[in-house]
Amino acid sequence: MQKALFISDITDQIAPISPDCPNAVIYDLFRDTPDLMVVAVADADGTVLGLIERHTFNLRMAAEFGRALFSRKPVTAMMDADPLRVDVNTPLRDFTRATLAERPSELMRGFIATRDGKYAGVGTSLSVLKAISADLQNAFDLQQVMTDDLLRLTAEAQRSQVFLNTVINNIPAMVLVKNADDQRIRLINRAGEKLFNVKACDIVGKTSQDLFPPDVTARILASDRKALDSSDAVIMEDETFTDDQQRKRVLQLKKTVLRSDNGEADSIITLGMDLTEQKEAEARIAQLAHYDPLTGLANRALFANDLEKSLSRAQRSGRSFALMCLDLDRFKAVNDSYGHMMGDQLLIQVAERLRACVRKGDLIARMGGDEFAVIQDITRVDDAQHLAGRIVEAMKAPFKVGDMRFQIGISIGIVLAPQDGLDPHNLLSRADLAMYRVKSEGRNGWCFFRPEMDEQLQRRLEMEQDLKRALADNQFQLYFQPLLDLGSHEITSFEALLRWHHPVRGMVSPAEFIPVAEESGLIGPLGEWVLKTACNAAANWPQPWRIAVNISPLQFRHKSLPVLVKKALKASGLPASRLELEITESVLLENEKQNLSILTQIREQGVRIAMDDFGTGYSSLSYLRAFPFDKIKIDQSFVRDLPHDRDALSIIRAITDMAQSLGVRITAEGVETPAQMDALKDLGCHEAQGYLIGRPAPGIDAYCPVAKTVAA
Ligand SMILES: Nc1nc2c(ncn2[C@@H]2O[C@@H]3COP(=O)(O)O[C@H]4[C@@H](O)[C@H](n5cnc6c(=O)[nH]c(N)nc65)O[C@@H]4COP(=O)(O)O[C@H]3[C@H]2O)c(=O)[nH]1
Repeated sequence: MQKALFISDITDQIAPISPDCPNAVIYDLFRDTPDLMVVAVADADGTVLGLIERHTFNLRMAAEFGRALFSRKPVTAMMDADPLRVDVNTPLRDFTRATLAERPSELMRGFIATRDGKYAGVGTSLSVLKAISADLQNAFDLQQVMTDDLLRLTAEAQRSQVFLNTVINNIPAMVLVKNADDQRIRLINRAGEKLFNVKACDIVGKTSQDLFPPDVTARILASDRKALDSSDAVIMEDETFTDDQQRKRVLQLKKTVLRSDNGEADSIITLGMDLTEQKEAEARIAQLAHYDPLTGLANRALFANDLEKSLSRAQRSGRSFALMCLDLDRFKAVNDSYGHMMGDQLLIQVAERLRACVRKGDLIARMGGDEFAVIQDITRVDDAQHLAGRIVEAMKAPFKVGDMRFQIGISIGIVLAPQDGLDPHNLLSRADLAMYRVKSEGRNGWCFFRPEMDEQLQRRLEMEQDLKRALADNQFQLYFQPLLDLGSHEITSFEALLRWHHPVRGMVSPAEFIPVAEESGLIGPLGEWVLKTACNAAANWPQPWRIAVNISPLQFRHKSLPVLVKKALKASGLPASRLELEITESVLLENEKQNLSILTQIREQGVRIAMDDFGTGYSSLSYLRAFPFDKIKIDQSFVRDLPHDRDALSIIRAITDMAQSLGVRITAEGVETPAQMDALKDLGCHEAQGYLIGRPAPGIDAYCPVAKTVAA
């Protein structure tokens, strides 16, 4: 700002001269001080008496006789006794204005400045003009500076505005500003335009009522009100807006009110983040965390969670629920033989059928592989029974995957809570126990958990421990059972049957301990021991009888079986042609390709391969075409009903007819009576094995006479 000028700013502080000072002195003073224009005359106390102006003084002194007349006279004779007086504190503007109005002629002359009526300096019109002109120049300069500043600030403001607009428009969130009073939209950025599929120019100046339906408007206004009533930002989620493709968007809105200094609301800024993709990703993560991606069923984690909830509900309300463990039968065979893609398709279809069986509110989970579980709310035990029955029934129809059709089954173990327990882990293992019971009893069915199953499990665990010691402690022994040729009535071979002399329990049946050995992995070393011992025994027999050794499907898991066979033959010196391996069809059910290759390698050594328990499986006949078996052993369950049962007769006849056409020898197991033996002979069986011919015994010597007797 320009500073205002006062008289004090333009006066010269020249000392006044006294009234009795002669004019000659003044003359000399003016001569020696060319810039001195005026000089005041004042008393010693500062009382102003008059003013001497250079111009007038010099004119008078220069006049004819002027110097002679005035030189010696005191200055009072030459002075202007009524000079213009002005207080030093008078603003210059007022002085000039007043002087111009009242005594314009004085302006061109000198004047005396006073302070409290006493002398304070002298001034001239020139000094006034100088000051005014300097003042004008200053004002002009100031105006120029201000104009420049203004231009600079305007440019800066414009740059800031452009920058701010760029920032606002590039914020990846919606920014919408509206007036606090009339709610009209003042600004919307590009993200907002995109979100609402509008153009800023079309909505600026409008209100929510102009743009949205009444229900949406009501919600917007309510949230605005909430923001206006709050001193903080208000955050909310909104799911009512849809984008240009009518897809629902989930928005997070943050409303902040801008207020003036006096606290009055000026505008409402709404910041909107589109959380749709984030929410979808969260939902996908939750889906992955809780659902099996292949079948869409609940996964193990969600199942565990649900089980906990069902248990606490059962505890609170006493309402029962059923927990079922489901395991597919023969799924592994499909997976191994036809690949995982086929297996996956099959699992998807199984899941669909399961879904169709349960009621709303029941939970089906895929626990992994081909294992599933169900949690079912029940009012009666029958409910669980019915559901299990429905599921078993639903799995019966063949599954069609591509051009293939698969027949599989399902085994279901059921526990009831809270009756069977309240510990989730315990309940699951009990349902598993019941499920294994179904498996062991021929699969494809359901079974409720019974407390004795726990005891059986306990016994099984104990047996596993005992088995581990048994091999090292030489508790195993091989028994041999003879096989008779029905044509020649000669003993042809012996089957090696494993016996376990348990130190406490006595003789334990292989039917009891072989499954335990299989489950615990002990079947590997045990089977190897059987193979070696059987070969060693047969190598020492007085006659070239063959020895038949049972091989568990589990022994096929290791590709080394052909090597073990070779080693056993080599170590014992038994010719390969005298060794026969008995396998069951489950060997070909699991990992068919690999197992067929193992069988082929063994057969190529000259070892004979027999299919045991023929007829008990599901697809025995098809396996006869898959591998050139040397022998088929008809399961004793068919022999038992001979000679009178028509079904047994026709089954055995069908087997022998087919075997004949394939050139395979047929052995019948479990022959106990002469009538059975005769019937088998008539049906075309080549060989017989059973108590009638000889019971399994620790050595062969004892059986030779028996065999001869029968033969005779
Ligand atoms: N009721 C009746 N039964 C008869 C008759 N003749 C023979 N048996 C019994 O029938 C079973 C025949 O053996 P398997 O079917 O291979 O069935 C065998 C076989 O699957 C398995 N096993 C036995 N030893 C071994 C072995 O060393 N390794 C493997 N992996 N399994 C074995 O244990 C099963 C049972 O063996 P065992 O208890 O010795 O039972 C033997 C035998 O004692 C008869 O006339 N009437």
